[in-house]
Amino acid sequence: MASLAARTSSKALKNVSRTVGRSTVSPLAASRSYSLLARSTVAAKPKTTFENVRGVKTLDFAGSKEVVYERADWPLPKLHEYFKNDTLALIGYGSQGHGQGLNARDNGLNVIVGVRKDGASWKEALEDGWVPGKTLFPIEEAIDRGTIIMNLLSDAAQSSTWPQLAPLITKGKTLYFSHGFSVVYKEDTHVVPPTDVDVILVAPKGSGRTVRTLFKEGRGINSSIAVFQDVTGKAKEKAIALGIAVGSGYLYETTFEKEVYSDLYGERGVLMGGIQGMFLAQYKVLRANGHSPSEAFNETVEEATQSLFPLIGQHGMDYMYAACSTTARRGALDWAPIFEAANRPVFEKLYESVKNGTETRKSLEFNGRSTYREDLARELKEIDEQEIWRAGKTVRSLRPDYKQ
Ligand SMILES: NC(=O)C1=CN([C@@H]2O[C@H](COP(=O)(O)OP(=O)(O)OC[C@H]3O[C@@H](n4cnc5c(N)ncnc54)[C@H](OP(=O)(O)O)[C@@H]3O)[C@@H](O)[C@H]2O)C=CC1
Ligand SMILES: CC(=O)[C@](C)(O)C(=O)O
Ligand SMILES: [Mg+2]
Ligand SMILES: [Mg+2]
Repeated sequence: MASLAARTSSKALKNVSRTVGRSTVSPLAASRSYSLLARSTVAAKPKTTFENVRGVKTLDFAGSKEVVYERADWPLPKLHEYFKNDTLALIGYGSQGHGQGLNARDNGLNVIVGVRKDGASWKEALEDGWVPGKTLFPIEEAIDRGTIIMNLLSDAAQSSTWPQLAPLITKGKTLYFSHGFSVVYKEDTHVVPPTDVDVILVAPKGSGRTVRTLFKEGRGINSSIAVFQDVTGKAKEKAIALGIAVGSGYLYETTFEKEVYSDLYGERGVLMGGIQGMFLAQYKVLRANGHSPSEAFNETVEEATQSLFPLIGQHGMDYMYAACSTTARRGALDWAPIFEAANRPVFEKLYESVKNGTETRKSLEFNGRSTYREDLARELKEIDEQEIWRAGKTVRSLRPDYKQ
């Protein structure tokens, strides 16, 4: 942001102060609009403007107005006051339990962890400084002690443990999820929350590992929030406060259904399944045409992750294009619609498979097996052993800053 700001023309600066001056926005939001507007003079982007609607921040996302909530709205003293009578009971200590739990603990909230005694998660929780009998308990005891029950078991375990856990979620407690999965696909999961508790969702849009690392860097992952059931009239406010408490950057509103549809779709698509398929297809064609593994890997993965994709993340797709040669730009402009057309039917099929519950049932069946950890590990090992990723290890080891 600083370097962009430094490049800002005085015309852009005038625009910024005018736009920001129209509404009261946090310094963080202001600096964000500042960088966007700075760019707009270069790329003729639509302006991002901020408005306050009854104290709520509404932003223009490419022509659609959406309400957002930011960390700046919840300074730590306000968060402490809000949760002064609460115990956040994190049930499950996988990737999200780790990230959300440690962030909420660092934010000074009263957090306890509940996991199976002496399982893999129990050991991880011990390593992260949770203390048996004080902040680390078997699942049932943690639910008993908690006021906000954060169900971060695996989606399959949320379903299989529900008959035992449901009676413990008594009136006055709040039930929290990080996925719409269990509640939305209730025909398959059989998770039907008691009718006398608030049921809310905070879904970080990224790995629990980065929920933690971004927070430690003073940054934050974006999360969605939703309310499934509001018995106190405070459910939404609680979801917002919890979203900030677990380390989010900004929060956007969704529903349980929209969250789970988009999440299952995204991870099977571009975020994970799609990118592995695309990388592999490109790599294999290069290899079939006599290119070395080093060349095929560099031209497919290394250049993407180390050079071009971070530019998309920092400043958008047009910026990445503009940072490449005119030769590359011409060809990429021509081929993008061809890839879009080829991929669109696959994405349509994927969305349908998510919506009709096929993906959910597969996941429940597979991850509900007692051997789920070994079974997944075996398939991940098959990926690790693909030539592309073996070549990648050597390429990474040659980075000047490589550390083992
Ligand atoms: N991973 C991520 O980054 C994201 C996850 N989410 C959502 O957050 C929730 C948690 O996901 P994630 O953190 O990945 O966790 P995992 O899916 O990796 O689940 C791990 C936890 O589930 C426990 N568990 C598994 N089976 C059982 C069982 N039969 N009985 C009791 N405990 C069991 C494990 O305990 P043990 O070690 O004892 O087996 C462990 O604590 C899910 O709803 C997920 O969809 C949302 C956004 C991103
Ligand atoms: C990290 C995340 O948001 C995912 C990919 O949806 C998940 O781990 O379920
Ligand atoms: Mg996700
Ligand atoms: Mg997911």
